[in-house]
Amino acid sequence: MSAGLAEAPGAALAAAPAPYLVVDQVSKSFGTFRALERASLTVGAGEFVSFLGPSGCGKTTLLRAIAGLDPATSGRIVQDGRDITGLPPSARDFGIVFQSYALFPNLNVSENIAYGLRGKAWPRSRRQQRVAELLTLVGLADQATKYPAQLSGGQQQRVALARALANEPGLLLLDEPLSALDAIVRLHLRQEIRALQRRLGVTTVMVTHDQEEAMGVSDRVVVMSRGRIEQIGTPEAIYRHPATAFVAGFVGRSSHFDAVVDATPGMLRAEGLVLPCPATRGLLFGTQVSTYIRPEDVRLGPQAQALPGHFVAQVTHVEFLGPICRVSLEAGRLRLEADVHPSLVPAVGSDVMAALPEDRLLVFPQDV
Ligand SMILES: Nc1ncnc2c1ncn2[C@@H]1O[C@H](COP(=O)(O)OP(=O)(O)OP(=O)(O)O)[C@@H](O)[C@H]1O
Repeated sequence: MSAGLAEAPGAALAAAPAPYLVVDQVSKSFGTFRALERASLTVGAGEFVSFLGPSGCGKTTLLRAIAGLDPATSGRIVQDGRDITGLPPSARDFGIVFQSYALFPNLNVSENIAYGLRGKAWPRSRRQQRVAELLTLVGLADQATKYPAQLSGGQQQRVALARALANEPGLLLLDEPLSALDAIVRLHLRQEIRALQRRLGVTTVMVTHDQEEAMGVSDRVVVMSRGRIEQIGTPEAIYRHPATAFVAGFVGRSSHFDAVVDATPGMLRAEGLVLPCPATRGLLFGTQVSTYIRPEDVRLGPQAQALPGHFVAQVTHVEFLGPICRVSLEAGRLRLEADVHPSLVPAVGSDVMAALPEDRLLVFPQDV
């Protein structure tokens, strides 16, 4: 699917940055296995884009094709107007950070960062100055003479980041840079990386399987599944207007049920219920659809009663999640989750009125 086709409504940026990286119909095979199928996308200058998807969907393969570490089998990659498809990594203009820090254990922090300046015929004083700048940039000015084993995981990853940025690359590639870190360090460092990226204006591509991470820091997210790009869009567009059933189910929390387009236009039939759903207009009567609804969109109690198509559901379980409670419901064979304020939680076992607001139902015709 091309980037253009995959772009959700409302995803276009008001002032889209000039294209810096163009990935055009890139495929990658390992033997007979197709790891990447005609992936196309454009990353704007200074943009932060994340590749998000389940394990094995091809995120790292695409990142490595961009770096030239695992060259594409077919397709074209253009960076800053230069066709880099056939170039070895050393002739490309990127810095990369891996999940596993990949620091030299026998070099101290300064020496590890200075390694990123290899190939530059700089006098010693200029090199030292640049290393000092980079140390300050990543907040490690006071750790310069320590060795990797004497640093925390978060600090090691900052060293790796400084090393990747040493040569002022046009493109920063981040391959699961935070996944080896514990939750608090991860959150902190992701915000730091984003702030640093904004300050430097460096075009950045990050691979992650953590959707909160992708949604939290990215200008746009590329959702992938089984070697294909499913959707490219802003975090909000991906969440609110998923282009495919896969994206609706993978990104964010949702309840899913199968339904059929009713004979009455704009209505949906599911598990004995008839639900208003304008999104089905234009679909043939009898079309099988996969339907998704977010827990924060499900209405309960008086709010539900005010909506057309409300129905009775039984509360089967309640989970306390701090600011909200997640209520599990059953209406016949229909299973739903609804987020409610903790002060409004119905009792487990009780019957409540429920409704699915018609403009919040996400419907996707099923393949026949
Ligand atoms: N060198 C290789 N040889 C054979 N198969 C490979 C090779 N590298 C990756 N693959 C396969 O290609 C598919 C995509 O792998 P890739 O590492 O890109 O996935 P991913 O989305 O990054 O997953 P993860 O989040 O688990 O790292 C997987 O099925 C993987 O087994």
